[in-house]
Amino acid sequence: MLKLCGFAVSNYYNKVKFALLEKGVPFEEELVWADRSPALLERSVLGKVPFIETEQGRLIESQVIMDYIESAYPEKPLLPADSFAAAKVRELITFMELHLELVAREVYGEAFFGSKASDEVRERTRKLLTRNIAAFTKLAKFGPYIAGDAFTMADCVAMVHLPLVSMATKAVYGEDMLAGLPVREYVKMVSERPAAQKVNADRKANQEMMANRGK
Ligand SMILES: N[C@@H](CCC(=O)N[C@@H](CS)C(=O)NCC(=O)O)C(=O)O
Repeated sequence: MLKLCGFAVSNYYNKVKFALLEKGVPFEEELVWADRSPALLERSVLGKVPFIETEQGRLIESQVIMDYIESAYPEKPLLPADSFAAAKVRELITFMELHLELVAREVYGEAFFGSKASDEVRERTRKLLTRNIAAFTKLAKFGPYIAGDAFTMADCVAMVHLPLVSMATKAVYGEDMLAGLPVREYVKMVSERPAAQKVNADRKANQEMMANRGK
């Protein structure tokens, strides 16, 4: 059986878990902290999570894993059958990851882990996010799903990344930089799905476990 490895506070882990649950793919989970230990580096070359273990071997990089799952388990597709429509969904995913999540990640240390970003990093991140969020506003549909009227793989991604961008910018800049978009309503709607409820419940439990680690 496919094994998903990582920890449930990770947004990248949760995006894959959300897709597996939505598709009804049987899987097991192994709790692996991203500790860069030699044991982890043996399984995930950069010491990052998630990674999956299949009968054919391991895979790293959440979007590669998503694509593998989609092609290995075509039932309950999370991408439209039409090639162009599927590419538009992937376009949104790439945009959210490269131009929103990865940019905002620069200030996660300050937002969530008590460290301090330099003025330079804060300013550069703010500038980039301002530009990128304006562009995202033109791409995202919220109709009601992020890519249009159907739930897709892009919702598995938006659901885990957008709240973090909101929370991080609120914490660091005193304003939720996504506030001009209907992110709250959207997240509330998607959170009602049983798969999302499981992802969120497990995330909360893992958050507590993380807080108690090393105590
Ligand atoms: N591009 C990677 C990003 C994964 C990632 O950054 N995971 C974080 C947890 S959310 C991690 O493992 N961080 C530990 C580290 O970077 O050392 C993917 O899509 O899988």
